[in-house]
Amino acid sequence: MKLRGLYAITDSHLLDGKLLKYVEAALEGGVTLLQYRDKSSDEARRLREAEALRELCERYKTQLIINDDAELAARLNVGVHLGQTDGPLSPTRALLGSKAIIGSTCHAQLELAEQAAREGASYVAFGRFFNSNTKPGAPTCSLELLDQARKQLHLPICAIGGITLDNAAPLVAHGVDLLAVVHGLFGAESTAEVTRRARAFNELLKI
Ligand SMILES: Cc1ncc(COP(=O)(O)OP(=O)(O)O)c(N)n1
Ligand SMILES: Cc1nc(C(=O)O)sc1CCOP(=O)(O)O
Ligand SMILES: [Mg+2]
Repeated sequence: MKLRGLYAITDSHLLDGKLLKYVEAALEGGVTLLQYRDKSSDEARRLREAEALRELCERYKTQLIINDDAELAARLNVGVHLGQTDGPLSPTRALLGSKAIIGSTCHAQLELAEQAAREGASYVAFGRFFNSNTKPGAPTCSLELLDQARKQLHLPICAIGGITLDNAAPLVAHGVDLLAVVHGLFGAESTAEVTRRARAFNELLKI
């Protein structure tokens, strides 16, 4: 499967009380990957919400990715996204199997991306590119790094951090395959606006 398009990421605060409604609106507009990102330790809620999202994703033929939690991903038979402190990649690949989508945070470091590729990552994520409401303290990354990454890597490249419809085009021009977005997608006043934004992101990637 070609990993290219909008990568929608949920946020438990931003989507409080409207998670499924807003996610479905995004799916209507087209989402290649949907990441369930809930940094709380409420395991019961995480399981309940992840199961509901898996059902929605199945209906829209979208791949669900769980942030941080390989055990939950294994339980639901979906993909996982791992940061540099979220556990090693190779055992996670062994746990989830060869077909699972596994993403790796590489910040602005090509060496991390090359290591992730060797250890079986399905895509590598670089960021943050812009000011982020969701994660203001994340380390920054430049467009030049993307040029180097495009030359050296043979994996889909994901960009994250403060991406909006107004600033995403240069990322695509510098070789990004996946635009990972929280606020620039879900920080909308209505479900109709979420769907419109999702369509417009896909238009930028011309899928
Ligand atoms: C697609 C994507 N890229 C990067 C991240 C960040 O992962 P991480 O560094 O582990 O930080 P948290 O999201 O866990 O706070 C991501 N989640 N998704
Ligand atoms: C979860 C996350 N990781 C980042 C990184 O750079 O690794 S930036 C980020 C937040 C993305 O949300 P928004 O689209 O609202 O900025
Ligand atoms: Mg993480």
